[in-house]
Amino acid sequence: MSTASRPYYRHGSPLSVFNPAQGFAADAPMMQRIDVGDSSDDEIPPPMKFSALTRALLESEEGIEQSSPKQDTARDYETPSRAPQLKIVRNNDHMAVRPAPEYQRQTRPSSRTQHDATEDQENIPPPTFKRDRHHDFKYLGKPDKLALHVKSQPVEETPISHQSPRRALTTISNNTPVRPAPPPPPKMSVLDAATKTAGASTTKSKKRRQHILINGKLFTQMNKVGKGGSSDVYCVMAENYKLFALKKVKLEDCDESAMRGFKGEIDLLTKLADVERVIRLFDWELDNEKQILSVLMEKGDQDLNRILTIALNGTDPKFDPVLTRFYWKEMLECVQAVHDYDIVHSDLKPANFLSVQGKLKLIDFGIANAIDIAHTVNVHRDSHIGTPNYMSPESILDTNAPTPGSERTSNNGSRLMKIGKPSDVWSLGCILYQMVYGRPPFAHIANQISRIMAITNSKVVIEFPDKGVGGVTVPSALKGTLRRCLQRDLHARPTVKQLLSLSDPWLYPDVGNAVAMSEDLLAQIIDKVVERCKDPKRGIPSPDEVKQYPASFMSKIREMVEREGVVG
Ligand SMILES: Nc1ncnc2c1ncn2[C@@H]1O[C@H](COP(=O)(O)OP(=O)(O)OP(=O)(O)O)[C@@H](O)[C@H]1O
Repeated sequence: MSTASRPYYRHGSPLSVFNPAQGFAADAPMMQRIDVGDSSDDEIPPPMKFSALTRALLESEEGIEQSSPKQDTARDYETPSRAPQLKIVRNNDHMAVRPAPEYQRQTRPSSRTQHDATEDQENIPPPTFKRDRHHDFKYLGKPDKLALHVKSQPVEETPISHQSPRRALTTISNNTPVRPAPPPPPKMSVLDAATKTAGASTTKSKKRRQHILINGKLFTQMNKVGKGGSSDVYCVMAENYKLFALKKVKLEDCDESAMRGFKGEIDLLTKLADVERVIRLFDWELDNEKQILSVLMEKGDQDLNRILTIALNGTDPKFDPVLTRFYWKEMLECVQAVHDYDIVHSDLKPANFLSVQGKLKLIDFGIANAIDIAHTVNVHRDSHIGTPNYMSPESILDTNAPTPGSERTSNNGSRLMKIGKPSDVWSLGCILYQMVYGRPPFAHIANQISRIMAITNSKVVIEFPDKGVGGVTVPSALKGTLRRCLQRDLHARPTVKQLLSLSDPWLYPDVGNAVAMSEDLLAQIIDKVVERCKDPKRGIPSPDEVKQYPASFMSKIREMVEREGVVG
């Protein structure tokens, strides 16, 4: 047999993975165990089909000649090269079995730069799937009839015994990286262990949802949304997932006057159920046993007190005329809605205006009441009166001067006040003042008694500075509105209707004939008139001419505003 002849393998043949340059030892165990019969291994092609003659020749050691391995170390290890020729000799004829290219496997170059892209880390199959073909074949075994017995250089035997039984596929768990076990939980004291809640089911009892029945309807109590002097207000969810506000009033500590107030509130809210600017009452229930009054209402987003607190306590608070005008109009709309029903709220303060989807609505009619024919009402004030910041002088005077046996004291001794719609206007003026100057008009007086005295004392002058919060100039129309609302003479105050009218210069500065006038512009107008009078040719203007001056100047000013956007 010629040593010059080389083995010749079909492309993709399991035999082709062996480097013929290394040669084959006829008795090498590796070669004897080649198995091509297991189709479950995806990269193993089906066994070669040989004719009977070829098989006979293959089984005969004499039938195969192998060419001497070519010493071609310069070739790139991945360069496709023509497979060594396996020649089958028969009757001195050389029959070539199909020539096939083979990827010659050589020692990998040590230099990284010589690597082909396919050798990049990302292209290398993950360790689980990486396998050594030599080993695979060994495990699977090779049918004897296909064993090649080629006299060649011996190859190193793999340390894995070919006698070892075929291994089952490894479990997934064996493929996951081994992580160190988590540290044991810290040791607890006996008391901790006894009192600690465990597991997901042990939610803190505080957060446990409470279910409430109101007149047979089930609600889930959510978070608390507000707190009043005598009540807590919660967000509750109905079975249809709609949200409501539930005001829970504890009645156990309430006196008769307070009870009357709560009853009055429910009566008024029922009466005003269709008034859009009043928070809607849906239902109420009195639990005599627990002494709790539950009032189910439309739910608001946040009250005006919170809105103002955020606006006035930010990093760089500034009086904002646009925002102020918006909320001023919203408040007027609310109060007008109840005044239309001849109801005086009598406890107007930022916390009692609730923003509901961008619109303000009135809440807390605890001391509100319907007024009588004399346009005033006896209002019961109990000990729950909080800050006097927004209270009108007339309400304080009456509250402060209860003389036993006087007609202004109720039978049970609670304080009575005769107040009317102007009292609400004073309170509105106080809220507007707070939006402009950052505090209600008398809030700077720390002592509560001194403050109350100042409100009622007409000699204490209320200041209206030119600059509001953040040094922003206060429009004079706004100052005019403030002055008119905060008059101690209740009869001199404007009505809410007047404050809302289109002729109000603060609410509607651009409506009608009004134009903003700067000092500079006024000086220009006076100059023009003086120049005209000085003109010797034209002489002093006639009375008819003077009559036309206002209309003429006004139209020129409007033109100027339209053209330049400013006056002056
Ligand atoms: N319907 C509602 N939706 C959302 N929040 C509300 C609602 N009603 C009241 N609140 C919140 O709860 C707070 C207290 O409510 P309310 O003024 O009605 O209680 P009160 O006990 O009558 O208070 P006060 O002591 O001022 O009379 C409100 O300032 C508001 O923030």
